[in-house]
Amino acid sequence: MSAPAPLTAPGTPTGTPTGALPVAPGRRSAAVLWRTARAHPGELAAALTTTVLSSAGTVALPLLLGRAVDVVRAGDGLTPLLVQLSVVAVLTALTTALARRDAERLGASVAADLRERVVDRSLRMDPRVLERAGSGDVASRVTEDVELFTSSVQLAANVLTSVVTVALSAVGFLSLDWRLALAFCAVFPVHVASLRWYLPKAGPLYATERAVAAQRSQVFLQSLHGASTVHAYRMAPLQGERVRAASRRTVGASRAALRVFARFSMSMNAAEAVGLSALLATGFWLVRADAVTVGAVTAAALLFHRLFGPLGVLLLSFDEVSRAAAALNRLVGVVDLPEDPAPDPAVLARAPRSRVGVRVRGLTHRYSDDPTAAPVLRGIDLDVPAGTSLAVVGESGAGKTTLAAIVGGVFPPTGGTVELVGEPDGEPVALADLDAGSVRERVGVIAQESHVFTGTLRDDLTLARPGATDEDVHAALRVVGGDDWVSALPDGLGTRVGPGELALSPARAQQLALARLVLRDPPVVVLDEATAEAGSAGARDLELSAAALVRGRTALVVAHRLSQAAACDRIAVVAGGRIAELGTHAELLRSGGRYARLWDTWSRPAQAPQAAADT
Ligand SMILES: Nc1ncnc2c1ncn2[C@@H]1O[C@H](COP(=O)(O)OP(=O)(O)OP(=O)(O)O)[C@@H](O)[C@H]1O
Repeated sequence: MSAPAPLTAPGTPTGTPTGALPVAPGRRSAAVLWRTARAHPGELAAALTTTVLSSAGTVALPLLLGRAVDVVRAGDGLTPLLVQLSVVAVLTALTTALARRDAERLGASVAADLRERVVDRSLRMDPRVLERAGSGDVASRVTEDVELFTSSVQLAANVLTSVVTVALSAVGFLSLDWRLALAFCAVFPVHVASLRWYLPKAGPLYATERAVAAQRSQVFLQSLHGASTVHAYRMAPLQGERVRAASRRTVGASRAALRVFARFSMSMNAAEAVGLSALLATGFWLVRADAVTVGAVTAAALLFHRLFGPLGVLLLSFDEVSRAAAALNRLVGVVDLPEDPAPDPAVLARAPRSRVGVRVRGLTHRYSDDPTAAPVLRGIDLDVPAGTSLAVVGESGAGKTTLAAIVGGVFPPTGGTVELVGEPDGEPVALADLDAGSVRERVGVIAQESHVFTGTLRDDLTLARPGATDEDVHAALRVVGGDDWVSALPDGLGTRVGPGELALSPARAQQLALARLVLRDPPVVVLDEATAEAGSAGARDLELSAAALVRGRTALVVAHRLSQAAACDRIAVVAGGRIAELGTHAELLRSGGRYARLWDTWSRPAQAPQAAADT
């Protein structure tokens, strides 16, 4: 088998690909696990109590059997001992069943809590962190890692019982004879040696296994999302090879982990042979020296035998525990992502809610962390007074989408400020000083791709304003001209949409996005290419829908169709990351610059569609 390809750039920690989400250290994960368990005090107390009782029973039975041997050898009556044995056996069986149930119940609650926190934190993740990590990394944590951790609940129950049983067995050996206890301890050097060999290898191997699995998910997701591009450019063989290479790396990582585990399992048998031999030899010697009874040695041998199971569970489950720990570390890494600091209440109180203008000063942005890289935006200053609209036009790659995303508060710029200005005499408040929720209340954004969530049209639309009535929803749809086709559907707002349900054209999906913004009713809207997706027939309708949304609001509109730009109060032409021209449609035509040339090309009837695509 060929060695797995290296996963990381030189110098990056093992199993943490560059840009991947953080992985929490084991100690931090253990603390989070314990705190989560303590949040369920009733279940935690029940699991611990039944586990201790069942382990006590497991240890008591061999001790009673040993005593039975001595009673028989002495020729005394067995009846009281048999009664005791029966009672302990029944209670042990009962508490063992209860212990398993209680531990699983606690484990399920802990896993559910953790899953909710991971999903919640993932949904509130900074888009830049998500972009750097890749949606595959997030997806594999929220699905595979949560699954792996949840399926370890049964294992956790067994491990808990085994730990307590081993501890109580040590007490049992000591109650028989300290030398028998010492002989039993002969197993430990062998176990410790094999664990010291195994553990340092297992942790990184399983972390690597989880990380390559995440990379494989990433490649799969990219292939699925870009399926049409893959098809159009006949990239299927290349993409197929990428998927195969990712799968080969995953198989390689799993095999490496399995080989190490197989050698570790063999060492366990050796430890048991050593332990039992030491115990029996010591027992013979002690009986011959009249130091202990035959019954005591029998009890010790039975106790040791009963320990095979719990010790085996503990040692063999190091394998699964290592996997579950690797998954847990990745989950806690997501949970621990730093939260946005809460905004200053005084700033929040000042943030305007109506008649809001937008002021942009010295806006600079570069996508690369390298400060010497060329910026995409270079010192943009703009004012959009309350209730007016500004169209942004320019060639492809000029920086329009970047400007719109920053003004919409999707991500912060590397330099400069975007402020909301309450008119007529409110103080400006920077978007950077507000939390995401407060920004969204004031600034609504529509990006080029409008997502339709699985569910009914009603669910999809009321996401923007939970509690909105059907009448509110129909009214919002009427504003953007979408009520006719929705009302014509047999189930109206109850129609199910999304993958596998009623398929919506991109134009209709964008109309829904526009209606959602009408429902939310923010004073500022940023529309990035809201009409670009539709074909020329649908584009005109969407243009009208967008114009209806913009009316009365402060708007920044990235316009690919110049008719949409002409309908705005002012137009900014972006070129090379700067504002090249700014004015009304009439002013810019009169000045005969870039905009006038674009308009000239665009408005020639025969070339209109091509020109639209080129702006
Ligand atoms: N996430 C990103 N990471 C790195 N570079 C980016 C990213 N997004 C955009 N760019 C680059 O920034 C520049 C400006 O892109 P932007 O999308 O803002 O331009 P645009 O004017 O909206 O173009 P278009 O009309 O084609 O959408 C381009 O060179 C683009 O390649």
